[in-house]
Amino acid sequence: MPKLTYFDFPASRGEECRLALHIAGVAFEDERLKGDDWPARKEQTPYGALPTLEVEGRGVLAQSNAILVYIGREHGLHPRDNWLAARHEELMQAVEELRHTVGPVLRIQDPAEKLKAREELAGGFLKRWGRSVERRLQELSAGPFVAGDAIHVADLKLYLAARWFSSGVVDHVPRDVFAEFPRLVGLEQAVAAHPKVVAWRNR
Ligand SMILES: N[C@@H](CCC(=O)N[C@@H](CS)C(=O)NCC(=O)O)C(=O)O
Repeated sequence: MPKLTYFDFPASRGEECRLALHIAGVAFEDERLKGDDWPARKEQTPYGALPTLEVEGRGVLAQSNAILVYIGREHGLHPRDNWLAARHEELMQAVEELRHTVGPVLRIQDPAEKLKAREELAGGFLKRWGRSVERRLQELSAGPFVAGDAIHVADLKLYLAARWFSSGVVDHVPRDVFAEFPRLVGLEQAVAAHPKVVAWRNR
């Protein structure tokens, strides 16, 4: 049985991989590390970070996008056509850029600096990011998913990115920061309503 190792967060890079395995119908060991366990395990991972996916007889795979593409290719959740696959991977990489930009802003502690940085993030980077993703989604299909009617691993990554803000956990960034981007909003809603995603949430 494959083993997906991540922290016990209900979001982000590990959650999208767990969701992909669940949607694919793969029975997997869902290893969730506690903060205290991490320092000892960190050096054993390929890049000192999680998630990792251990596959019997193959080894350990790191990097969330590589894990998602592998699961997607194995289980029909990633396009077979090389061009379309690359277009999906482009969107997945855009989510990684978003995470790398937002992460440092969320770590700012000083209240005044934090407020300023988050307001700038909401009005600047996030609007540009949303506009770009919206345009690329419109080019690819009429929705609701990236590829139209069928869910793919890229959808899971975009869903968690949009949900990061719409869930309200990032204060000083409006929950509706992406409201002007109907394809992105529609994608988030469609993934949230997907029966297997609902089942995963309610498990
Ligand atoms: N590029 C990597 C980034 C992995 C990453 O930064 N993971 C974070 C959790 S989301 C982590 O392991 N943080 C703990 C640490 O760096 O010590 C990926 O996409 O998987």
